[in-house]
Amino acid sequence: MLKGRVFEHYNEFQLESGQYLPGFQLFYTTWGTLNADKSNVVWVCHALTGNAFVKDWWDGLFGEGKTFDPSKDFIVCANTLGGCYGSTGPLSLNPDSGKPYYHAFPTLTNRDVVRAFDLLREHLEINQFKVLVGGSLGGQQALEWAVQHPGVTRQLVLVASNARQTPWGVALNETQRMAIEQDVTWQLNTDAAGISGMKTARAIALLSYRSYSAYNRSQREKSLERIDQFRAASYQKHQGEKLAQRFNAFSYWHLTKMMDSHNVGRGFGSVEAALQRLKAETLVVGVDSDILFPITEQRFMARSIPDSNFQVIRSVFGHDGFLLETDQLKDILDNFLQKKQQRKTWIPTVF
Ligand SMILES: CC(=O)SCCNC(=O)CCNC(=O)[C@H](O)C(C)(C)COP(=O)(O)OP(=O)(O)OC[C@H]1O[C@@H](n2cnc3c(N)ncnc32)[C@H](O)[C@@H]1OP(=O)(O)O
Ligand SMILES: N[C@@H](CCO)C(=O)O
Repeated sequence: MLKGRVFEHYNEFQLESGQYLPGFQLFYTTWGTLNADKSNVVWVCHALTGNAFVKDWWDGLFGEGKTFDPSKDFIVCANTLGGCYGSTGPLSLNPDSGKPYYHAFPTLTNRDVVRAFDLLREHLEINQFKVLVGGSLGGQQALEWAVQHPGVTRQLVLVASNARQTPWGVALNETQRMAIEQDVTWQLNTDAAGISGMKTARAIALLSYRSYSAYNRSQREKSLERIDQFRAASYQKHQGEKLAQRFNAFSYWHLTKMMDSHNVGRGFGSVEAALQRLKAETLVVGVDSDILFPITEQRFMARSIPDSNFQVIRSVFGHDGFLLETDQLKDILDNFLQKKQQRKTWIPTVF
């Protein structure tokens, strides 16, 4: 049975930025039963707007008879710090002031988040995961965790992710935050501050999550006569509205900042040196049409990680292919986890 729980950390939690959280909570789910020698743990890190309910967004991979099977595996997923699905985030009460943090929420990095996750791991008395898996921001966190604690997992799966945020990624995120800043409500201390700006931010982000071909496929006009009210326009608006129903601009702001500061090489002299620390057998997966995290990024990781394997999902969906192409991803994962595939399968880059 899937269970949701809250882990409370009552002590001051120092952050890379020099700021601190007076304490924090992590909302997490467990699914399945931890076996006697605790060797069946699958820990999942979610993407930017994801949550701890893996079946909400990776249904094709999790469940009875699927790649990660709760009848055999003990599946754990925690909502990221800074998020808005039960873990401490900008709308949480600041114990120092008794009010929500809002604009006073501190800057978080992926390194801070995985330190928090690691405290939860210790609390659960788990020494080592069978598999640590994450996509996009979740892949960044999984990688950061494995760099900081090379023994934390036996196998590591990084999907549509990277080792260091690129200038392109920062520029896309900054443009989205500019949209939030343009919202006149953004400076308010209310839950809904900046929400119109966040709708625009999501619409901008969608352009980097999908592709020219994906829009052609799903939003092409059927009428030759139309001169306004285009399908692609209402799609952009719908996507913004949809996110506004389930997210807030403060978390969006902080999680995009977290992504921007991602750099596993910090403190190790180089990104390559950090990746060389990895001990886990690693699978790196990219999506061939991803313009946000192009497959050159995953190829670089696979080349630098000692025991690594590289596979590509063929898709028109772009970055979001990692969530939408679960049949392909399932095959890739099953082959890797069952050790059937050839080692080091290099696909020539098209970028
Ligand atoms: C409570 C929760 O929802 S938790 C979900 C947690 N979320 C995550 O983990 C984030 C990861 N998930 C995602 O990013 C997304 O859900 C994805 C990528 C998996 C799928 O994206 P979707 O937006 O569902 O797919 P798609 O791009 O096909 O869009 C379909 C939606 O657009 C609507 N749509 C399509 N074309 C148009 C159009 N021309 N005009 C208006 N709306 C349109 C569809 O009606 C549908 O709306 P609905 O989702 O409200 O039913
Ligand atoms: N669709 C993903 C994009 C970021 O990977 C999300 O909303 O989290």
